[in-house]
Amino acid sequence: MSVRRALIKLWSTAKFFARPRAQGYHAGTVALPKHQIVAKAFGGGEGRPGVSRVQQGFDTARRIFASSLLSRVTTNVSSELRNRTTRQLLFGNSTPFFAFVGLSLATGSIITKEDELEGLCMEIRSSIERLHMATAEAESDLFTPNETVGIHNFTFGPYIGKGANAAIYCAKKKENNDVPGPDIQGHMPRGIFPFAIKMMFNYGVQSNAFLIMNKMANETLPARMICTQIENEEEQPAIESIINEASISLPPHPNIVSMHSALADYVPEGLPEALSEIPEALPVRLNSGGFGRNMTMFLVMKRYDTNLKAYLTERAADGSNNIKLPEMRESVLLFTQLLEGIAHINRHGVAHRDLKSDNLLLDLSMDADGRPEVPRLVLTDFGCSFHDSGGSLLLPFRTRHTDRGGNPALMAPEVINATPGQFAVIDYSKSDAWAAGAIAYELFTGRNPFSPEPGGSGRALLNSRTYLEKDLPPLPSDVPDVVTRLVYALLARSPNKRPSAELAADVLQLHLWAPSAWTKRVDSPLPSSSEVLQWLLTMTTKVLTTDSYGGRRSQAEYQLISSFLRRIKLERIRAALSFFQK
Ligand SMILES: Nc1ncnc2c1ncn2[C@@H]1O[C@H](COP(=O)(O)OP(=O)(O)OP(=O)(O)O)[C@@H](O)[C@H]1O
Repeated sequence: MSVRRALIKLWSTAKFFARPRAQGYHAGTVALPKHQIVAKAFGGGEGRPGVSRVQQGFDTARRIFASSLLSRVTTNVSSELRNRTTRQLLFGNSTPFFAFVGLSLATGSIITKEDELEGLCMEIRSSIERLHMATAEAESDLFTPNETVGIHNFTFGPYIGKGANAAIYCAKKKENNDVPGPDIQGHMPRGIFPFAIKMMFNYGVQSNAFLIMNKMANETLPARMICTQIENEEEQPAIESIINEASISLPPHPNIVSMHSALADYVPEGLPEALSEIPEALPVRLNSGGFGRNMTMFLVMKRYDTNLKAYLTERAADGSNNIKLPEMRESVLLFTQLLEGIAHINRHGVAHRDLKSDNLLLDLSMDADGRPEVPRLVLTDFGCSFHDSGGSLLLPFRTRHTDRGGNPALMAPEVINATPGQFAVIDYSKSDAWAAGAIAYELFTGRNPFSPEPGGSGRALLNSRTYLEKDLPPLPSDVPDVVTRLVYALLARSPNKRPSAELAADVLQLHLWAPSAWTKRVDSPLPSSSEVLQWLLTMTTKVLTTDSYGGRRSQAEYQLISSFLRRIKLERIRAALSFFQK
């Protein structure tokens, strides 16, 4: 039997399982706990025939939100209006609901006690959470039941690019009538190749699926499903428990790369442009001069249109690269999405540690009139990330061999200046927030002051190890005052003086959507809790009653609002409001 046939045999008899996010997974049975929650909300996972699962998620979220809200409103709102409101929340047009919210608030009938206000915030959070889960559920149906999962399920399309650790290809799920072999070249629209597959370069880890998974576990953090191969059944419980320990759950989020699955498999033959672009990463079987191992990890992601670095760059006729800045509002929206993504990962005990504009992918889309909408921004490339099950994001730093993360030029001062010692730790709790402050410069001026100048002297304007806050370059005068102050605050040298990503995201969300009277920098009194709640209710209603976010704003804007509502807390909103008063 040839080696290749032997490998194929081994593969076809192999079993697969996924880590806890897809517990008990056997070839093709997608069963994620977080999706089971959604299934419950749909009524036992059966769903209603003819109604999409996302739509059902919307309906459920609306119904729950409506009933919890209505149960809290005193009876001085007519029952007829109440019934109409419930109908509208469930079936569409939200105008009567606004009338209802307005009327009930005007008559002071909405609860005002502090604990009940927090309770209502909790209900808003859980309604929006259901909505997110419904969307994530719809995105995850990649494999059909009883399908044997492997890289053979995909057709590779054009080569997208490479970094230091991986090559990225367009890809699509193989259809039964597809011609076998990755032989398609040229630039293909996303409709044909909706996925991007990241093939990691594996030079050092032997061709064993479990060892590869273990070594490259960080890359898989956002994956909704992890598939690995085991060769005999007795090994399964041990392997599962090791993967369970090593893995943490990073739930899907609109500002985190959508990663369908991660799988270890053999490097396939005939990858487009492999011999010219990544010859050294290929195994000897495919290139006699290659250094790669036969097997590696593949990450199956949604395919995005570009990254932020490329988006901010325009190719001039003479071949040079010019800076192309977006409109101010778009830059603020991109900055807010970046902070929402960071807030999400930090809240789940993950520090990215390698945030830079080429690790931020963008989804570009057009509105109904063919005008470009605000792009959706996602964080990607978790290869350098650090995750801490305790959630404190403190890394013991006993020796200088401890890996500090990504590019030293872009490390926060507390990371680059940390010194090892018996009880020393590196504090990553706000290092991604610092990186967001540096990236904000790129959004508003086209240049990150801590990045080495491209093509020029190779030196950066500022050194994160030694800079002084007063040396931070001024931002253009048209950047809103609160955004300028926030960028400076994020770049404070001391993490104790720096806002968390969550607080910074709250400040920007208030700047974008709150009544302007609250966010003027004057000594006016802060809004009362019930005023804040009135506003939150209106926003929640708008998100829940705007089917599939198809309203006046772009999808990215609705997603931003719902990310905010998904994690709101009254006390944090008060803290964010006080930032405007400083
Ligand atoms: N899902 C995707 N859709 C479209 N393009 C992508 C996708 N993922 C990555 N890319 C492109 O490929 C490039 C390299 O990807 P990535 O940064 O993940 O590789 P890497 O080898 O880990 O990079 P680094 O050198 O920063 O470690 C990205 O900058 C991006 O432009």
